[in-house]
Amino acid sequence: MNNNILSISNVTVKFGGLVALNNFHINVRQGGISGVIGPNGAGKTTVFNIITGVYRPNSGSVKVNDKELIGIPTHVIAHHKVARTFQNIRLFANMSVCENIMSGACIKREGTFLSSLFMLPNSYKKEKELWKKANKLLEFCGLEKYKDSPAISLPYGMQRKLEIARSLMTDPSLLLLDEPAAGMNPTEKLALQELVKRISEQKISVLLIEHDMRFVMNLCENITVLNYGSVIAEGPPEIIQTNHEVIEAYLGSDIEDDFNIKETLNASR
Ligand SMILES: Nc1ncnc2c1ncn2[C@@H]1O[C@H](COP(=O)(O)OP(=O)(O)OP(=O)(O)O)[C@@H](O)[C@H]1O
Repeated sequence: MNNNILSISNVTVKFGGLVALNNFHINVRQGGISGVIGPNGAGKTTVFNIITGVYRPNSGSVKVNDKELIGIPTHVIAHHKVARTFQNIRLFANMSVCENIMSGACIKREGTFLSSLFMLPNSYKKEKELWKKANKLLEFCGLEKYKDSPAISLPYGMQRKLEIARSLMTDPSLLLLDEPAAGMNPTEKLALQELVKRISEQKISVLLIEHDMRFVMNLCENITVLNYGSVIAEGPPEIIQTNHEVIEAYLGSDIEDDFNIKETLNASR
């Protein structure tokens, strides 16, 4: 058993003639926070999709806790303590914040359909435990005051936090965050940064995709940079910030999203 919760090696993913990932590799340390960055279309979300079984790679290996995940269906992978959030928020809009968090526990519900339907003692006890846990997560994520509000009524930044709270209901060992800071203002980003740190302090490893370079550089101990599906750099923030190929990859991009990245990279030179 090594020290890595996630080990991906030699992964290639092709969509027809397009190579979305080319011989991709990454290791994430137990309890560590790592990041995947790269211009739009570089292959970042594809990385999450191969970890969670949405796509099956053409070749390579994806191991979580030394267990090979390739070929395992998505719902089974969730039982391997891998949880994720999405680039586009996916909440139950009209359900309350607390109910949304509870919905994350569906894979943890035990017992039969009938025991749930008639709320038999075991089922009632389990349900009560889950409510207790959801309330703890509300507090942990700073969402208490929204507890009974419909998810749709929350400010955007809080909806992103709610997605994280819901994913924590599954007790993950590895949490995948897809652009968690997107659409947040600077204050919300700082609060999210603190939350991600506190999550990793609970011995939950985090792998995040993010366009906000300041956010990534502040949080991640290790960063993998993708460009056109290939890893062009990897290492700690101070190495990445000064890597010539990384700067070229971003400066070569016209996408407005990358504007902040250019500024940050220029400032660090
Ligand atoms: N299901 C699919 N079918 C065909 N092409 C796909 C599919 N999924 C992704 N791609 C292509 O693979 C490449 C990598 O996509 P991916 O979504 O992983 O990029 P990304 O780095 O996450 O981009 P962004 O920052 O814009 O979210 C893109 O060219 C994309 O169009």
